[in-house]
Amino acid sequence: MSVYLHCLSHTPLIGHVDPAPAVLAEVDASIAAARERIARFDPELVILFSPDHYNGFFYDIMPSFCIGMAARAIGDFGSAAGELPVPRALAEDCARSVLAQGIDAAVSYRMQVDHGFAQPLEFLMGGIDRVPVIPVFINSVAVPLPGFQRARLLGEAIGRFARSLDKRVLLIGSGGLSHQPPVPELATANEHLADRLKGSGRDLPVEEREARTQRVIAAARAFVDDQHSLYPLNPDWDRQFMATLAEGRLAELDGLGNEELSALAGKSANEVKTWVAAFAALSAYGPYGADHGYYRAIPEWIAGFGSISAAPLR
Ligand SMILES: O=C(O)CCC(=O)/C=C/C=C(\O)C(=O)O
Ligand SMILES: [Fe+2]
Repeated sequence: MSVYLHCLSHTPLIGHVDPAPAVLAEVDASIAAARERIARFDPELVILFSPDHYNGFFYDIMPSFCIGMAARAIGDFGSAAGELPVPRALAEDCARSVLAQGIDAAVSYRMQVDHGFAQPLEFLMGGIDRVPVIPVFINSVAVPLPGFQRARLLGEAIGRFARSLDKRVLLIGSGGLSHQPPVPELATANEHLADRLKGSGRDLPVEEREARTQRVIAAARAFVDDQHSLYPLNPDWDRQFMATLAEGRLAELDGLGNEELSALAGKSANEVKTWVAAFAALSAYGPYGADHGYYRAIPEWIAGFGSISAAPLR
């Protein structure tokens, strides 16, 4: 039984709108070092917490949490496409265990996932198909959202399940930190978009997919020129949040409401629930120490971009 954790921001803009070469080199070095540490750990199972951005989960039925029994990545923004190697029997055991522990996660036998799931697998593992992975969706975009406390309890339940396995488990949290890219919202959507958000967006026509991609790229370019064109990044909050997790003070976030978080750090900062769930899962193994923290605000990616590893204290 052993466990390792890595949490990493994601961005669909990598390769589309990039920061200066020196910044890119810094991020690349941090990710390469994390990949090496993970390779040394040699995980037998990945449990990956990620949000979705109206590519696999829609308002026809929007769960707060969903555990995948099988999953396929769509390859948006040039991210990897294809089946994820989900170990079905183990994923079923995980879902049974989580429900028995009082957390009502949904299950999907045909989960569709986007760059939120694919990117960390590509960056940290070298591909989406390298190691068996149980994908765990946390709704971080489509209001109403689950809060910090529920994300923590979900993570703890999954951690207790993981600890019961005789396996080297890698926990990954994908997303965050402060940011608010132009993700559509039902409250302000016109009829066509509302229909997409309610489920017809599951298989977008190619030209609509391309228009969506270009809209995000244009927003990033505008944000580089004028950092008030979108909700501002909040490096102070991001650093404070990373310290809270690193110091094992997860429950302190329970009292932070979703709208309060959005006001502090932008609506998509709610993606940090994936980090909380991953750290909570790690905490089920006992006290931990965090290391190799990296942070930089990167307007080109509309992201407070962070990366951190953690492992149990010996
Ligand atoms: O419908 C759209 O245009 C969705 C845009 C989108 O997918 C943006 C995603 C951004 C992130 O994943 C992020 O910055 O975390
Ligand atoms: Fe995201």
